[in-house]
Amino acid sequence: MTKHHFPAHLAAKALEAIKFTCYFGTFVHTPELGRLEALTRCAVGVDETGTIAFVQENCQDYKKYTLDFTKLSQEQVRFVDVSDSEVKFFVPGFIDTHIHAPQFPNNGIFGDSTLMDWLEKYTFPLESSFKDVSLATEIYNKVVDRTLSNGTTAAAYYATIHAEATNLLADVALTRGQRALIGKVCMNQNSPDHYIETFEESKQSQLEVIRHVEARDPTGTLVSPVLTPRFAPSCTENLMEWLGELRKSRNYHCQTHLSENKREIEVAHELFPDYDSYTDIYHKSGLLGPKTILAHCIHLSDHEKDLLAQTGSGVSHCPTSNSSITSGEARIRWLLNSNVKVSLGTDCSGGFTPSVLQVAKHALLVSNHLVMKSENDFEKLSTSDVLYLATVGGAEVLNMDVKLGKFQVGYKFDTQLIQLDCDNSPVDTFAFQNPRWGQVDRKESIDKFQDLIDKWIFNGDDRNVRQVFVNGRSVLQKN
Ligand SMILES: Nc1nc2[nH]cnc2c(=O)[nH]1
Ligand SMILES: [Zn+2]
Repeated sequence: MTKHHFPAHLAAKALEAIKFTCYFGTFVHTPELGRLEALTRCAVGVDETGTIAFVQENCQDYKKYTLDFTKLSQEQVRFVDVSDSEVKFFVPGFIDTHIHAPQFPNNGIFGDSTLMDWLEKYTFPLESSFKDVSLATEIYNKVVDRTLSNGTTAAAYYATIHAEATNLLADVALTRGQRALIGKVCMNQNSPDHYIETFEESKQSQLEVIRHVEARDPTGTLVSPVLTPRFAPSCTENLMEWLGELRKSRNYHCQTHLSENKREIEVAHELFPDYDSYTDIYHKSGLLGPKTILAHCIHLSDHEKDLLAQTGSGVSHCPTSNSSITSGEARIRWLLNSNVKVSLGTDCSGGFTPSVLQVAKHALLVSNHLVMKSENDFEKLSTSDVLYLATVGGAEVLNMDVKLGKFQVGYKFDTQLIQLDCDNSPVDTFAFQNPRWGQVDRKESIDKFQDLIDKWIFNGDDRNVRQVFVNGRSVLQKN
């Protein structure tokens, strides 16, 4: 039988026989804050569960190494060699810890508004339209498409108050193979008549979404629910306390907004005068913990920052959004220095881009603005710092840092393959800038490679993302 007459059912059988994949090439990650590591001529073995079984740097014969390691036959192993180019490398998938899926059509539309009027004018009317499930189907498919295409392998999504559309977002993420936290927004006060729920409705739809998501993915391999009180101004005390109890009862993830805008903070104080601070409202309601994600955290006091560290709560830094709707500059180094976990969020559509790479660049630039204002350069973030926030930081904030964010044995293969010289690349590469691994002094190669990574962070975009893997599975490939 000639090769191209190989029947489809036999081809499928051959694929079924694959039990292990070995990727060979350059792998780049940030095992610690500020430290970029390039693993070259590296073989990374991935088993059937999508877990990394070995990371072998400077591997002379990756095929032999894999076969010896696995004791499998040639037919049971797939080999993927990307070592043909010096400007092609694997990076851990990006983790977007704050994105509003229904707001996607409004990316770039915010006029001169700031948070509170932006919510009323642009956001609530759009979110309210998600009672229409066909609209939700169109937009949620687009969101998952776009985020995957930008290398986002895991996202903490806000949906809307509607259970049916929220369930659909879980289905779309699962079908497309993206790792996702799915948040039904809970809001029962200070919201427009067309977009509000009662305490009872909020509870019922929250429980319905949990049932749906857990039935679809009982082991929580890819999707799981995240409790999502929108923010204190739009939730009553009893709703937040009920969510707090629910969170503790099953150790659920939780997400909300905190200290984004000065007027928002005043409103929170006016509505909840008996609490010590905005952060204290969430703390006393039982919403803080190691699986809680707090977006923004710009105007915190020292005491509030310490409360985040003590409870193990994580921050989603959203510099694109904070610059767009004029919220302020979060002091990231100040948070990190107090052992608060920090990650990055696109916050579409407060932010205008679904690309975590763009947000990483904005995080760096905003940190430079803090330096210019304070004449104190400790706030400055490097490219390695922001790459850490986009990967390992995200894993920490999702409380998944024992399985996501790095190339390490026991970690999940959630990865993007980056190519700087692909067709139509926004990054111009020049041979003289290539690292020339093995041909020149290693220190010189590493310095040149760091420069390439910097070029990628500042000039790259989704065109450079050639393939995306989640849990070891290829979920997107561009030709
Ligand atoms: N950026 C942002 N902040 C909020 N605070 C309450 N709701 C929102 C929202 O949708 N986006
Ligand atoms: Zn937000």
